[in-house]
Amino acid sequence: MSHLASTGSLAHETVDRSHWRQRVARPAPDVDLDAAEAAAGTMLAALGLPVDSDDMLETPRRLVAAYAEMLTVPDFDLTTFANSAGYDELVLVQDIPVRSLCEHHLLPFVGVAHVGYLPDDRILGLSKFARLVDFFARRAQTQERLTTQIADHLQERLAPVGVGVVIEAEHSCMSLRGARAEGARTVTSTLRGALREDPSSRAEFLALTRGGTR
Ligand SMILES: Nc1nc2c(ncn2[C@@H]2O[C@H](COP(=O)(O)OP(=O)(O)OP(=O)(O)O)[C@@H](O)[C@H]2O)c(=O)[nH]1
Ligand SMILES: [Zn+2]
Repeated sequence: MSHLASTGSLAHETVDRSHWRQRVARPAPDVDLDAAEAAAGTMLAALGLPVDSDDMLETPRRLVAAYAEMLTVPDFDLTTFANSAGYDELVLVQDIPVRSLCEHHLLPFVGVAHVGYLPDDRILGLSKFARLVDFFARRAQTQERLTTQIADHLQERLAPVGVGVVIEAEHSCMSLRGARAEGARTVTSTLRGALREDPSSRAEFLALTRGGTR
């Protein structure tokens, strides 16, 4: 049964659950999707939503599947290569998509990351920048912690001369509700090694990442 065919007027009991569970790639052992679905149904009912109606019968399941998907940390191993060319200038990947959930409201914050380093003996495969960002983003986060974790992981595993991470993001908890500051962007940066200590390296990195590519 397709996922779409399982919605609408079909009885709850007839839904094939294996499909959506497969989409939640290897949830952590302490994830209990059944308990989460029951709790989501209770919460939505308590908020006055008609969760027993045909149209919303599947909503607790979808809500839980959506959160489980956004909170499932992907497999990731930061493979590195020998710096055989002896490249010693900045490597910078800009505008890496960031999708995370703020730990205060569990609402999305969305934006871009700029991740760079000054190589020493090892270099990084380019796809690993985006994988590294996603690895730390798919958790309940603050933007500050996310920025620091990415920089510290690179510093530990790659042992480069310097590391810099800038994240620019819009927090929906601040734009769709609450302060309703739509369009406000939060910028965070973590610099390590020469990108923090050496004024010209620091200036080069910050000039290249200021305002991203927009
Ligand atoms: N420093 C930081 N704050 C965040 C982040 N994401 C959300 N917040 C803030 O977390 C704070 C939580 O504040 P509280 O006063 O406890 O919650 P609240 O009553 O919902 O606050 P308002 O959003 O002002 O309505 C808010 O100011 C959010 O803007 C983040 O990544 N970093
Ligand atoms: Zn929030």
